Amino acid sequence: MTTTRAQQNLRGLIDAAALRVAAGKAATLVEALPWLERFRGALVVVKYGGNAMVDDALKAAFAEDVAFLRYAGLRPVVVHGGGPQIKAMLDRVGLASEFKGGLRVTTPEVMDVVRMVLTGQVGRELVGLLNQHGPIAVGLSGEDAGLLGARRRGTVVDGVEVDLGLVGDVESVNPSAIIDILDAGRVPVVSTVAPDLDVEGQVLNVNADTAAAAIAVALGAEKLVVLTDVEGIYADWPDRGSLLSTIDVTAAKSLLTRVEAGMVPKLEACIRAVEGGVPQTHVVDGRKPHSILLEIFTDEGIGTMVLPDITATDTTATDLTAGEGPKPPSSAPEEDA
Ligand SMILES: Nc1ncnc2c1ncn2[C@@H]1O[C@H](COP(=O)(O)OP(=O)(O)O)[C@@H](O)[C@H]1O
Ligand SMILES: CC(=O)N[C@@H](CCC(=O)OP(=O)(O)O)C(=O)O
Repeated sequence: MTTTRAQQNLRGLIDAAALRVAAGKAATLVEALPWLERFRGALVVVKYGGNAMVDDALKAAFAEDVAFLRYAGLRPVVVHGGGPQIKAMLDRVGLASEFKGGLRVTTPEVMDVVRMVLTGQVGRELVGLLNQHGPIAVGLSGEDAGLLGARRRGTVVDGVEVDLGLVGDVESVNPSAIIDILDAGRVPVVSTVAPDLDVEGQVLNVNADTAAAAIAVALGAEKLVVLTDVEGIYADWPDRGSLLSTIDVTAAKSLLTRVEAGMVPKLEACIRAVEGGVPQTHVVDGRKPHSILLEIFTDEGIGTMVLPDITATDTTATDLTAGEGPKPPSSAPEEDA
């Protein structure tokens, strides 16, 4: 069968388009190369939770990202929340969901549900999704091998101290169980229920953002990535033009007084992690598929990066203005030591 000139032209156009697509794919892979070199072997704590966790396609993309990190030679640790899932179960069993100062008021009955949902449902589901990419994930909770120890805390609402029931703050982290799992080449998936250091046999409900920060510090992580349901941290919420690209700890502390409920524990977590020696912390949009890969392996990064304060000798420019920008030099590729 002979081909007409029109058919030949069409064939040529299709071939050229296929070449352009292939070149684009290659460019994406090459762009990742310095970041693969920079983060080879790096321990990265990823906090996954909340509303970024309710969509099945997003959950599958999250699992792909974490598996990618593992197969690319990083050492990812997943710390998960599950606020919406806890609420759904409380509704099913007819218990009320009450929050004060961004934290769940936790009666003994609510604590039973929190423990069951986080370790028995959400953690299991994430482990299952990750294990679709090979036998890589192992779930554990703050109760396992003394991973977490917590003490009860209240909160202050309108200047008044409020009791939250069985809610705790992480006081101690024994990361040996996580390190064992990492050393076996696997991915730990941590549920943030923690034994009460003051009452034997009692467990406490710990906010997953703050637990992730404590774990990142104890592990000496190179990065903490907190996924959420907005693009990042806004200087002037809800003004969409005020998205921060980077912010230092001092500015983050002053912003704490101006952000509202859900963002408070995330900002606090970033501050706690940076002050504890984690060099980079990020709040990124978990509604964007593959946001973790975009943050770690692309030159632009995404979301908001919270960094240590600049010292007199630093050359790092910290952009406290709104808007997307390139990653600062502190996160640029470096030679292996
Ligand atoms: N300054 C701010 N920047 C970004 N988000 C903010 C800010 N202040 C308050 N928020 C709110 O915090 C929410 C994120 O917290 P939350 O809903 O608890 O997250 P998640 O469900 O991901 O754990 C955002 O959806 C937004 O409504
Ligand atoms: C004390 C407290 O509020 N604990 C949280 C723990 C789960 C969590 O932090 O989940 P997200 O990350 O999805 O918000 C809760 O009970 O909802």
